[in-house]
Amino acid sequence: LFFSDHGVDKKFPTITTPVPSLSIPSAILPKRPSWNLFGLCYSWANKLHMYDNAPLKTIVMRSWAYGNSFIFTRNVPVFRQVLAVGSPFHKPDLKDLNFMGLNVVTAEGDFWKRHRRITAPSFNQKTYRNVWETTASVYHDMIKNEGWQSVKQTNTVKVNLITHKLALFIIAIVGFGLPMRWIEEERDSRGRLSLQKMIFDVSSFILARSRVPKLLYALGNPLLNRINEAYETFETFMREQIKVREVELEKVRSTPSATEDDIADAIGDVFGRLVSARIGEGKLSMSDEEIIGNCFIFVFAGHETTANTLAATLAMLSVNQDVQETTYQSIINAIGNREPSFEDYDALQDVLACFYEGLRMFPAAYLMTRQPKADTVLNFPRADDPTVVEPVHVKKDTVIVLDFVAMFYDPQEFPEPYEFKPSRWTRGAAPAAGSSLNQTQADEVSASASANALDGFMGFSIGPRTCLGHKFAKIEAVAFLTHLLREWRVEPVLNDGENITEWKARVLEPSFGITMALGDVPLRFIRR
Ligand code: HEM
Repeated sequence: LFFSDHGVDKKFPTITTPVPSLSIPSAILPKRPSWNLFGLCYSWANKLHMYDNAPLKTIVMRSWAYGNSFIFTRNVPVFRQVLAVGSPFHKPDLKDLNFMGLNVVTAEGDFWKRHRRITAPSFNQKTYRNVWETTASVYHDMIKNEGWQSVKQTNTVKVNLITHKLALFIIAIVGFGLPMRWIEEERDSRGRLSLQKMIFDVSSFILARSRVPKLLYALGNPLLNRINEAYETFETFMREQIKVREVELEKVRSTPSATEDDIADAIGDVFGRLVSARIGEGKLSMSDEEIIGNCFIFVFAGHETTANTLAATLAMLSVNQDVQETTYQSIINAIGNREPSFEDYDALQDVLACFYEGLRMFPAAYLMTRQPKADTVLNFPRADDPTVVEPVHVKKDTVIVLDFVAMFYDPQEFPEPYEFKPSRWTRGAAPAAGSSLNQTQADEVSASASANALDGFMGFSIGPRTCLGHKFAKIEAVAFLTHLLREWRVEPVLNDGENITEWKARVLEPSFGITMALGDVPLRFIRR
């Protein structure tokens, strides 16, 4: 049925699973390798051999129970065609992320253009400086509150908890100007939910909030009450803040002596810029719902992704002491012993390369789906000879899955894919023979191109729908890792009798939901 209905080319080998690999049953059923059930990310467990018999680095995944088939590909030139400007492929319906208001992640077509046009200017040089300075300040706050100021080495630290807190704080402070404190009571003296708790719960229960029918909230279930309280507090808070900001901004704008700088200062954060755009553009801009929808989506898009990548990077540095030492030396060479500053970002490309390599090995966005609006043709270079290109017809609405995990572990693109090698991303690194990542892309990693370049790196996607927060994430990561690594050496905390290989197998096994996530990553920090 699939082949007759969808006309997918028989050049692709087929893998059959009991239920569609991208489906709710697949997410909730226990993993059963003997039944070919591997959860939402089939590629993670099978990345070594999944594409072995796929001459076009592409396969069809079908289910024997029900549902449509998907085309899974790790073919880099195909990623480029699908994600290019003017491509006929569009995002599938992402209603699950729309419930707080339409936003730049879920919008399509003209709606997306309007959202991107209004939100993109929020990610500017002023914001990036703010990201750096806020990250530095949160780092110092963390050291103080975790009691690390005078210790030679820390106890076991679940580093994922720290990176989650950090990433959420940076979004909350830089995005919305919320005052966050490292340690804060869950409720204030009047019983109101703290900002920290509110924003943590909003970020943690996105799927539950979007899926659980409103009626069920009346049943008094403690977890649902908690989710409801967090979301209602968030929405009320945001609506109040829109009004407060509007009044503030109107006041500055109507002051005759106000300069552009005064207005920019009054705008302050990402949220202020959205409100300011509304004042400037009126109806052409966003409604309250859309401003809230976008703020919410920044929390979603920028929190788990950055936090997990930072945890993965630190985990990989801890088990690759030689790389950690080289990175430390490169920090000292770049800035000596002084406090790092935003101006140092360009000189810290080795630190950025560690973050890229962490993201390559543990891609937070582990796959992306796209569908063509009309029948189309994709050109697939062959794996054995990329100069030979095979055109394949793809019918309207066929789901194509851009398989980031398999692409990042493709030995043709990344030789020794299981090795943590940040040097792949540093200036002048030659691409592997037969790789589709050409020299220009490898060179683009150079820090001098860092302001807006994507460094030939696909973990933030490419093309017009490239991640809006990629530089936000990179600056946060470089600032945090630089502060941390120059003061501390990081090592894994092993169980009794455990070796590094066993630790990696135990700790670095991610779970897959909307993003790829690591569980507890036990590390120890030793003062340098
Ligand atoms: C390591 C961190 C991050 C990773 C790996 C990442 C990855 C991605 C990817 C792959 C996409 C494309 C999704 C698609 O088109 O289906 C995307 C889009 C997006 N990301 Fe990120 N992201 C990260 C951090 C951030 C941060 C910090 C923010 C905001 C503060 C952010 C905001 C966005 C937005 C708004 C979009 C939608 C852009 C559009 O469709 O026009 N991301 N991200």
